[in-house]
Amino acid sequence: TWMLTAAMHRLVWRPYAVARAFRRQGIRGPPYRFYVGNNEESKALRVATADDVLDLRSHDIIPRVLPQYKAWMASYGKVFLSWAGHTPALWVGDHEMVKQILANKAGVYRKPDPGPSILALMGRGLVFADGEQWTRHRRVVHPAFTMDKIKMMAKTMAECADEVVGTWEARAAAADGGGVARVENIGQEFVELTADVISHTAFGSRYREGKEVFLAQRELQYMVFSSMNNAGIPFPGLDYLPNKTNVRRWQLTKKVRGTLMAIIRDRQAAAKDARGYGDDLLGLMLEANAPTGTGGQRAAMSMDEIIDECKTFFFAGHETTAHLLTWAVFLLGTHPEWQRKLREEVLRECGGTAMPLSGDSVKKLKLTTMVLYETLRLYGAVIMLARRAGADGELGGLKIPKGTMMMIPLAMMHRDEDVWGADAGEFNPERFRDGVGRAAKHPSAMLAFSAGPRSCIGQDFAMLEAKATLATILRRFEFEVAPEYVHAPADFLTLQPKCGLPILLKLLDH
Ligand code: HEM
Repeated sequence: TWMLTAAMHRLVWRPYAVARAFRRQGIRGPPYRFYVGNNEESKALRVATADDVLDLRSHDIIPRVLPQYKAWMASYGKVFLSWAGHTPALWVGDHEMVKQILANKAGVYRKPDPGPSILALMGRGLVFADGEQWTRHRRVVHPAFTMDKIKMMAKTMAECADEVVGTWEARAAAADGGGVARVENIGQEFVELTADVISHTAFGSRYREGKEVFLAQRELQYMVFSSMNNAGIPFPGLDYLPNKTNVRRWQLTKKVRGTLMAIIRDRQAAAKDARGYGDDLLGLMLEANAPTGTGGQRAAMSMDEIIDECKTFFFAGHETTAHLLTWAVFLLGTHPEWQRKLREEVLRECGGTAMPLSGDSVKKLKLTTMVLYETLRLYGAVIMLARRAGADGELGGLKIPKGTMMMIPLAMMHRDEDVWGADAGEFNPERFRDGVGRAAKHPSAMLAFSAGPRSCIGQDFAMLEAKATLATILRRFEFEVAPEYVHAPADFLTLQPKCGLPILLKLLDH
């Protein structure tokens, strides 16, 4: 009886009460439908489903979700009520209200509960931590991501990029007719590259083991996404059944934990022998975590919490950056005038291929930065943020009942003509010439890395990595998008080209 009452409360009464509270305040939205399986509307709105991962079918955000969202905005305004599975969700596309949600001064808005399978993948690292746990973790992880520390990692980033770009160069040099290499899906190569970068920058000399952890994480990620419930009805017990998938999931989780624990213990031992923690992400984090003084203080984060943060580096930090690079290459491949400008800038600020790239030279690439921001605006990897009201709140005069799910549609807000101007749908990096805060009518219009206290901790890292990689490519090649490319941006938790991005690279000195 108790379980039935709890389920009824969760599935029926609470959603009903939340929806009624908004209807009473005049908030409307598209009519409720019970979304199951192939329902077209559901597929256009859901963030990722098993079907998407298995056969890459749906979620063409530009052709499908955007017109749908625009039509709803025209009917209901920038704040409306829709349904995420069995839960009513308040869609908030108003920049000022979103700024308040993300600033979260009253501490009301929390991350939605990720569920056991996502937790197995990432743990409760920064992305999913909340309250006191988040404050404590952020304090320890932050020192690893300050600009002076990250700048020192530029050399490693450039070396990893050199290795990948070097293979393209060799292929182009050996090609019949001379100088052109075709890369079938450059996005995939960027995923491998960014995985290498994060393995090196997080674990230094232990990067090989770090990479093994990463491979196990990747397998876990596919398992988690392909087992996501398509109908949106929660069956909490399924994740604990000892079936084949769950057993493999447990094995992988154990391997990830075991390997990370061995690396961390080694570092702690090295620090005791006065060899230091190391200047990679893990070392910097452990140093910030170490108890100071002689008073017997305890470390801020436990072993399990450090492991969760390492998992989070992989998960949050590599595919996102890979997609940024992929979309930047797509946009530069289709806008040759910008490609030429960027190449001139790279050669001017960083010199030719004989000059190693440094953090300082890469930081000077202003036009490249503008292009990357414009790429993030149009094709940012994260297209939607979700928050849950942990207590009753107030937002722009609207009462928000406890338990409300809130969706913040970043991709749509990045194309809002009221805020970005009539050319919001076009590629125009010039809008970022005077900085991110002045690119649009609202100072926090650019939300690709989110905003406020929970904004992306790795944004400088990602931008530096993307700049170092683009500079490495631009110094060696002219490139264009191959004619077979099909434009279908698709959201599999992160926005990527559904059919890959084939690129033709032409060696510059041929
Ligand atoms: C282009 C690349 C990237 C994009 C577009 C991106 C985007 C974002 C966004 C939108 C959030 C907020 C998520 C939310 O509030 O639900 C976020 C958070 C986060 N990102 Fe990134 N990210 C990128 C790269 C990175 C990198 C390279 C790292 C680390 C190596 C990283 C680590 C994190 C972490 C730890 C958080 C959680 C921060 C917190 O809640 O305190 N990200 N990122």
